[in-house]
Amino acid sequence: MAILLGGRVFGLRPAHSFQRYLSSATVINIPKADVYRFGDANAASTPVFRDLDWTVKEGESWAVVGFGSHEKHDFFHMLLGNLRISPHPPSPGGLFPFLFPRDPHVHVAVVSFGNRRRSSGGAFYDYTARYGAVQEEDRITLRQHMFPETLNFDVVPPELRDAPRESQVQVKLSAERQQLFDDLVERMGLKKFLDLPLIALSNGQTRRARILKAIWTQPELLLLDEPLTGLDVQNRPNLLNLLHSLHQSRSPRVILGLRIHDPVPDWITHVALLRGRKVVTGPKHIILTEKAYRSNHVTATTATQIVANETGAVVVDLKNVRVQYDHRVVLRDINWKIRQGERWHLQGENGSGKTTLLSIITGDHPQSYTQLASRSSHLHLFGRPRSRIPTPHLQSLIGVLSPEMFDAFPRKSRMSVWDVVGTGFDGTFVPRGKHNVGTGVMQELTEADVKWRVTRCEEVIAALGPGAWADENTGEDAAKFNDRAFVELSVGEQRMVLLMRALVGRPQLVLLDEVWSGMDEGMISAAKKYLREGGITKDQAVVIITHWQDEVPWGVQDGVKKIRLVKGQGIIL
Ligand SMILES: Nc1ncnc2c1ncn2[C@@H]1O[C@H](COP(=O)(O)OP(=O)(O)OP(=O)(O)O)[C@@H](O)[C@H]1O
Repeated sequence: MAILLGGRVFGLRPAHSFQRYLSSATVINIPKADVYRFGDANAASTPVFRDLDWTVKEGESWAVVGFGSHEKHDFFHMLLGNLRISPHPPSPGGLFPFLFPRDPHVHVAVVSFGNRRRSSGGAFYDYTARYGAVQEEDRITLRQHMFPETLNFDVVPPELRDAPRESQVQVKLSAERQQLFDDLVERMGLKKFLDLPLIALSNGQTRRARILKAIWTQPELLLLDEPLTGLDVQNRPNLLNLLHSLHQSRSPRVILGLRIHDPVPDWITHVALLRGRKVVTGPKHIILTEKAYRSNHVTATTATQIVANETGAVVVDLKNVRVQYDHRVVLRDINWKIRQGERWHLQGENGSGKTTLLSIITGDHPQSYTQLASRSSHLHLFGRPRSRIPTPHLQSLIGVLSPEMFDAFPRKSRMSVWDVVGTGFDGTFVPRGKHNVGTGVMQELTEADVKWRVTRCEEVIAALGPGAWADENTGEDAAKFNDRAFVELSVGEQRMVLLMRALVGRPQLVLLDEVWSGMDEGMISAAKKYLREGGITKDQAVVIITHWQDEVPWGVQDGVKKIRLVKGQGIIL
């Protein structure tokens, strides 16, 4: 079927005589095989996937649904040729018969959001840079960075004109490619961000841009792992519709990676369900009735704690808070009080200003410091004007886990899990003090303080460590986990450790932004349980940022409050 995208026929339309061949053609072919990591001897080692038997026919629409992100990650890496399939799918054609004799390395692309391992190396990098005035070196725009070929040579900006000739973009796009680009940009809702500095883009905007980039390179097969992660409710159907139409026109074919609790789009016809080493494949209506799927798809919402507390002390008090960059107003007149014991769900479309608002509260945003204290507006944190609280003190009062924090946290080779968790007491990024549990920010620690901190570290690691989520075979005790090198953990494990870091000091305020992405189902349910059952006390306040209602550990019955950012304003729901 041909799909009209922005008035143009998009994709290949097989000729009638060719149709029957294509409809029976095979996209992926793995007849009964075990999958190993390279270097592992077949007989002696445990396979990553056992007895995998999977065929994808042209015209079918597949989702790969994983209980854990690492299984999906391995599965997609197997398709990229990074794991050994034994026996290897038969020649000619091999793993991707439809591509034969073309090179899969050129024609199969993957974009993964569930498992991004963006290591920042040993040093901490300043993720707050984007909140300030954009520096000269950060001025590079989304278009210049990702789509330089769409810069018409006649209008190359002055700063690029002095670049060496060979690095200048001289190719003029064909009218057809230009039209395709414009259509895709429009449908991905990225038009107004193309010429903004890359650094100014929100998480959701950047993720959409990465998907656009992958489609734009015109692979034959696109593996998209967790494309809905971090996307707001409005953008999800748009993206899914676009992917559906691209898939139908085979430009490119799309295989979606989903988490177990993600809704499976209507147009998906087949599912590969990954659980540990086992992969069950088949038509959606059969696989989704599998007991293993059903039992994990339902999330428990029984009330465990009444948290509404109208009389608690006010921890955060924003009155007519405003943030703008030149003429671009991101937040206007935000009025929001957060009290002790409250649980808030902060919502808003991609780019509505949620991360910006949090950075005002954490003091990372320079405009946090300059909010005027007047009768009509102020920013009070923990009962004092923000400008009167030294930033290091503020950071010790707030526990934070966010995508920015995850990306920026230093991956020093010698930092153990214990060291990372211990930095949470003082809100620092390097281990300090006796037993690596910090030195205290405003006053020196007593022996009793140090003892409490050591006990808290042990408690949190025991409650949120592998004993709580790993299966019996791979689980390890807390003592061993303490000593593991942070940098060598999986993405999900690193996130779990950074969650421990955010909670360890029992800070008065906990800010959790997209905390579950990259975590396995077991980790998510262990962490939610811990948060609901004592991990957070009545004296602490929590703000959760997520686009998914079921990612909030507390329900309405627990007294969760909601605030939504719309057009720069905070609407309390
Ligand atoms: N330095 C800057 N200059 C101009 N605009 C900026 C700058 N930094 C951020 N913005 C804009 O501020 C808006 C809010 O960004 P923010 O990251 O707070 O959104 P968000 O609600 O957290 O989005 P998401 O759900 O995608 O994470 C975005 O539209 C972004 O383009």
